[in-house]
Amino acid sequence: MERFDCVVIGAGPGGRAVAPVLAGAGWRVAVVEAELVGGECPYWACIPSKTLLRPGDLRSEARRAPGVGEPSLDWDAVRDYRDYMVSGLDDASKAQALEARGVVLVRGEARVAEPGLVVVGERELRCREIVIASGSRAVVPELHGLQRGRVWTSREVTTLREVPGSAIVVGAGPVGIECAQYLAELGSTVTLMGRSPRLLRREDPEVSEHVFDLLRAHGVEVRTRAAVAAVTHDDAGAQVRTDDGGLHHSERLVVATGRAPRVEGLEGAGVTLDERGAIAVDERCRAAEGIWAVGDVTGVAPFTHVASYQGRVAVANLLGGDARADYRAIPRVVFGSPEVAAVGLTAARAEEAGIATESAHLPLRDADRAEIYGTDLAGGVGLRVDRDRGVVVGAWAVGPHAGEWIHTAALAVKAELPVAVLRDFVPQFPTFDELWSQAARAL
Ligand SMILES: Cc1cc2nc3c(=O)[nH]c(=O)nc-3n(C[C@H](O)[C@H](O)[C@H](O)COP(=O)(O)OP(=O)(O)OC[C@H]3O[C@@H](n4cnc5c(N)ncnc54)[C@H](O)[C@@H]3O)c2cc1C
Ligand SMILES: NC(=O)c1ccc[n+]([C@@H]2O[C@H](COP(=O)([O-])OP(=O)(O)OC[C@H]3O[C@@H](n4cnc5c(N)ncnc54)[C@H](O)[C@@H]3O)[C@@H](O)[C@H]2O)c1
Repeated sequence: MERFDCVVIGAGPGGRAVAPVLAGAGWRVAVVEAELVGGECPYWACIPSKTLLRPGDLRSEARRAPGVGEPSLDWDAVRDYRDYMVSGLDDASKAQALEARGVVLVRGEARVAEPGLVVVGERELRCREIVIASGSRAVVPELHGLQRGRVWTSREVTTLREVPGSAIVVGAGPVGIECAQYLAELGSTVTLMGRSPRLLRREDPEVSEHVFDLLRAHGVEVRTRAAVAAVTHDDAGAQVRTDDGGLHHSERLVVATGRAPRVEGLEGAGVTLDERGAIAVDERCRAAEGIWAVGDVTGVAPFTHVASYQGRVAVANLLGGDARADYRAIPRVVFGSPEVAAVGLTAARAEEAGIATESAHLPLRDADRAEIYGTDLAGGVGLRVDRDRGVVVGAWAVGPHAGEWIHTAALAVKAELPVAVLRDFVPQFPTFDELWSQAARAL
């Protein structure tokens, strides 16, 4: 029996935001990791996908810039750089960094036997507090004929060794959209299928339209309202039948139909699971007496920045503070080319919450910066204001580096900035950020 003040389950972005800080505060801390220290993000998610998107992004910018032309693309070099960025799927340096900060790393699958007791193989770890940061995994739908081993999920499509000649991507969320774009830019013939009437269905409809256009501009064939009914595998690839009777064939089938929290073996913690199987937490990230949960496993918002934030909130509370998570201004970026970013309330969310809002929408070309990038730059912004309080409550932006300049709007949402302040704000000319004050004036 080994004794700790805290055992953290999972060494992804959530667990890594907790364990070293508690150890630094003098706690005896263990982290249990079943796979790689670092979790999903550095090896099979954020980092490889953004690295694989970068060449296509550059190429489309170059194509548009007058006088520049089409750069070549060398897949072997792109792949080598991706391999470098994912550290060759080797977690030695991240493991060392954890241990150097005083954390005991336990390799293996953790099981919570009861609150205060975590079991890993033969080892029993007794502790006062448990932090569950076990993340999520890709969901593969049970479709007639679909064989799990023969389809790609986000793990295979981010670690691909060769670019398939053709690919069908099922699922029109962030994972499907990002990989459809980079596969197409790397030379694959790509069809993206989503069962909803629009792409990125949780965002405002204007955002979905921009995403549709951007994917088409990258040569992706987009099919909405296309629910996959059955799949057949053969030597040449996969044949997909949609419920409208359509038949589609491709060398690779990529499944990007969402993620499920990883909660197997954690039943002994006595936590409550919500309707999606995620661990229910309060605003302090507490799940039950002596049990905390952070990151994707909470189902709040599956992003690395949210996992780290919840980790910081949990740590502050574990160390005797009273921190409460505020999710109103979490940026949501899809790293297409151009980038698609949003924050705060959409029209639908505002209506659900009973908040009367009004919004202004501007095309990107209203910023002089846009024309410098080329005459046909697609994109735009939307700014949403609470009509009664006159403060900014939501925004979206589609354009080059929108994932950077969305933060102006995100800060406005976080600070409940009066729209009058944004109207009077003077941004640098010529920048995309000018669009926010223009939108405020349009309101
Ligand atoms: C393709 C893709 C691209 C993405 N891109 C972005 C992006 O650009 N930006 C962004 O913010 N987010 C992105 N995300 C989401 C991001 O990867 C996750 O939100 C983030 O990794 C969640 O961190 P986490 O610590 O909660 O979980 P994870 O990263 O999943 O880590 C959990 C860890 O816990 C371990 N574990 C689970 N169960 C046990 C157990 N019983 N015992 C021991 N160990 C266990 C796992 O092995 C894993 O290492 C992307 C996701 C995908 C799939
Ligand atoms: N840039 C980023 O920050 C980034 C990138 C990738 C992923 N992520 C995170 O990971 C999470 C998961 O992303 P995701 O794209 O896997 O999931 P998602 O839940 O966002 O989207 C899945 C899509 O698949 C569709 N779908 C589900 N079952 C289907 C079926 N049988 N046939 C056809 N379509 C089907 C859904 O309607 C939905 O549109 C995201 O919510 C996001 O927070 C973030």
